[in-house]
Amino acid sequence: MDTEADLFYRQLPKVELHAHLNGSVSFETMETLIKRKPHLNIEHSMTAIRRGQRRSLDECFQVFKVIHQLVDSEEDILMVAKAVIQEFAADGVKYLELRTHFCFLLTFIFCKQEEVDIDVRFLVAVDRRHGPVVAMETVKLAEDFLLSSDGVVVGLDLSGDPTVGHGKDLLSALEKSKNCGLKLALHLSEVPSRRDESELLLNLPPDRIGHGTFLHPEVGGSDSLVDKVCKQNIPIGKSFPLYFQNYIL
Ligand SMILES: CC(C)=CCNc1ncnc2c1ncn2[C@@H]1O[C@H](COP(=O)(O)O)[C@@H](O)[C@H]1O
Repeated sequence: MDTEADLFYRQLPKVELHAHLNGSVSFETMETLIKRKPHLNIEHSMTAIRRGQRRSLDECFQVFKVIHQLVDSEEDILMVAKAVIQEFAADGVKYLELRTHFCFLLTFIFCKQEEVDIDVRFLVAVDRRHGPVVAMETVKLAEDFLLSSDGVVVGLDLSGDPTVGHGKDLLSALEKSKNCGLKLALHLSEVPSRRDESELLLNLPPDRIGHGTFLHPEVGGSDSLVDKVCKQNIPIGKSFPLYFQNYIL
């Protein structure tokens, strides 16, 4: 049963600036997807991290792999996109930025949500695991979308397993993206061993940081990283509240 506080917070108009499409699939939508593909033998527990449950980073990315198996056709993608948008709208979100990998995106641009009261924009996601060539191709496509989507595509997201590859190999793609006017939202410092990579990425600089969990020297980052974030006033999405109180989105 919803409490009065639940209702109040639901009705409060909100903006959501850090949602990955396939990271926002609800239990109900997942159930439909699982039923559609019984041959995959996927159970709910393989597609979600319950509140309070602890999982390693690796296990989290395994979950995304399972979700990608369930969402692999145009029909699935459309169904998921519509459901996610409607659920955010029902939760009182008035402005939503959804990130997703390029192959998923084409369809969305044409699926305007006329019946719901929400303004939806997209960030085209570069998955680190696919390397520099795919990153550059993705940026070129994102640039086309930026020019042709009438403001629906607003930026580029760098995400994926933070232990895979090195940001230095993606720098030219990210620089190109910035130069053509796409806003840059970069996942960085999600693991402690990425100090030099974070230095490079912060020099771009990004318009937003995803997580930035290990930027601070107390958790393996450095003063120089913290300085770069603060001096360049870069907002951080879902980070360590203790260190970056004024920068969290
Ligand atoms: C739970 C967890 C480890 C959290 C957050 N940190 C993340 N860091 C980097 N990439 C991410 C994160 N969460 C989601 N993603 C990316 O978003 C994708 C899912 O959305 P989509 O398939 O692009 O539509 C995942 O495959 C992954 O590449």
